[in-house]
Amino acid sequence: MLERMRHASPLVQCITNFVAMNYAANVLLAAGASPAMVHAPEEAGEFARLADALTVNIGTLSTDWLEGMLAAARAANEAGKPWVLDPVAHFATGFRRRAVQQLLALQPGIIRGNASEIMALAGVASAGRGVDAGDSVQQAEAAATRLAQSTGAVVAVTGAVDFVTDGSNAARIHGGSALMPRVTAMGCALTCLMGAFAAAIPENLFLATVSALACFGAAGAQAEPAADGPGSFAWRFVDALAALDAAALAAQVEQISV
Ligand SMILES: Nc1ncnc2c1ncn2[C@@H]1O[C@H](COP(=O)(O)OP(=O)(O)O)[C@@H](O)[C@H]1O
Ligand SMILES: Cc1ncsc1CCOP(=O)(O)O
Ligand SMILES: [Mg+2]
Repeated sequence: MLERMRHASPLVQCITNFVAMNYAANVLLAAGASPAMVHAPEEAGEFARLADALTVNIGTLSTDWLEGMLAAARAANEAGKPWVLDPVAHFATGFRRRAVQQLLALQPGIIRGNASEIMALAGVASAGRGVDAGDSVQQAEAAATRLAQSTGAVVAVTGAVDFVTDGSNAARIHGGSALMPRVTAMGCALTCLMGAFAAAIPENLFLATVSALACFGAAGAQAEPAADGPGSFAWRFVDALAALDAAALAAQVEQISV
């Protein structure tokens, strides 16, 4: 799947936050995709028609940006392009809660969040307060399965061991590094990479999601040993993604039953 994605070099429209824009674009370029950070309401819908996939992340939301997100998601649906939702800290304020409901109504193909975000989206009490998780992936697995069944989306919960399900298939993805949650925008960049795989494998969004998670698991594990801390890990991770050997990825994935 990695080779297929690299060969396709998909154009991915990433509506992500101010914090993540630069790092996420570098992650996509390193992995072999072509990112474009296009969010203005005047053009987001038009661009979504020509891009191969769309990712929407509400990390630094404003009224203008939300308008662009909704226009892009509608256009992606009309054009038959897959889109991915990253509901960053959606539980924190009324503005975010309303925004995420509007976006969910447009039926994203993939939803990716940390454990607290996914639990809250499924209506379960969570310990999340801001953008970082306060719950473990294990605590979120049942909520993720229910969310996948009620929305029809593939749902990915990230953390020490990731969990992904489409409601009937499920997998856990191992690897990564404890330094990853200490680098901002890692999760946001991963969401953008899911868009690249969704563009390359639109007929199987579960496999696309697993592939993106496996890339992060493998690259994280490879980047960690030589890193002096979160700073050097961040750039070593980008190098590891660029050097990733597709043959190494399957070892990260454990197929499980739901
Ligand atoms: N403790 C950990 N050990 C290994 N990998 C981790 C750990 N925490 C997060 N990751 C990895 O970091 C990436 C981002 O996940 P996460 O930190 O949950 O997202 P977010 O930034 O949205 O909170 C994922 O690839 C995940 O597997
Ligand atoms: C710090 C911060 N504040 C608003 S969005 C954002 C980035 C969050 O990135 P991630 O969820 O990938 O850690
Ligand atoms: Mg994070």
